[in-house]
Amino acid sequence: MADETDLGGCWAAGERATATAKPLVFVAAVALIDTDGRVLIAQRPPGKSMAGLWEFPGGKLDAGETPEQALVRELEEELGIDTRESCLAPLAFASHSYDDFHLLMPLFVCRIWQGTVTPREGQVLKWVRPARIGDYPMPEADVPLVAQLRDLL
Ligand SMILES: Nc1nc2c([nH]c(=O)n2[C@H]2C[C@H](O)[C@@H](COP(=O)(O)OP(=O)(O)OP(=O)(O)O)O2)c(=O)[nH]1
Repeated sequence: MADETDLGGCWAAGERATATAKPLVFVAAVALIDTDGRVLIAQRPPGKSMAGLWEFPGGKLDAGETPEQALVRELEEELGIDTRESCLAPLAFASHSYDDFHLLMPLFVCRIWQGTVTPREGQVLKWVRPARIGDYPMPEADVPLVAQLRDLL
């Protein structure tokens, strides 16, 4: 058995997992990448939880939906673009406990869609270079995802 001091940062940072009463919330998110290699992020509007933070497009899964189906739907509703499940490549996922819920969120990458990205819900959108995403404050769950996205791009 390893000595506690040999186990590294992840051991020191945590406690043994125990079940909690927090609801598990399934959200699907996507990094849209344009032909210049820039990534689309959207600012959460005033009045919503985590208002002002920047996030990847996406949203909660409806009952019976797969993450891919939810994203095809959300991209049409939120951004007015059309894509296909086969154009969504899984990259990573977040499993993150917020105060009042636990978020399980796969992040996909999408480079192919039809139509022009349009903020259909009044949200502020930005195309950002991977090296600059860190300039935009994002929800806690997104921090490790951004690092993995930067490695990919
Ligand atoms: N779309 C998206 N949601 C994210 C990201 N990171 C993150 O923690 N979330 C959280 C914020 C929300 O609590 C939830 C997404 O919910 P939603 O987009 O369907 O609905 P909402 O904003 O009305 O959510 P809420 O106010 O009910 O919390 O996931 C992200 O990068 N993209």
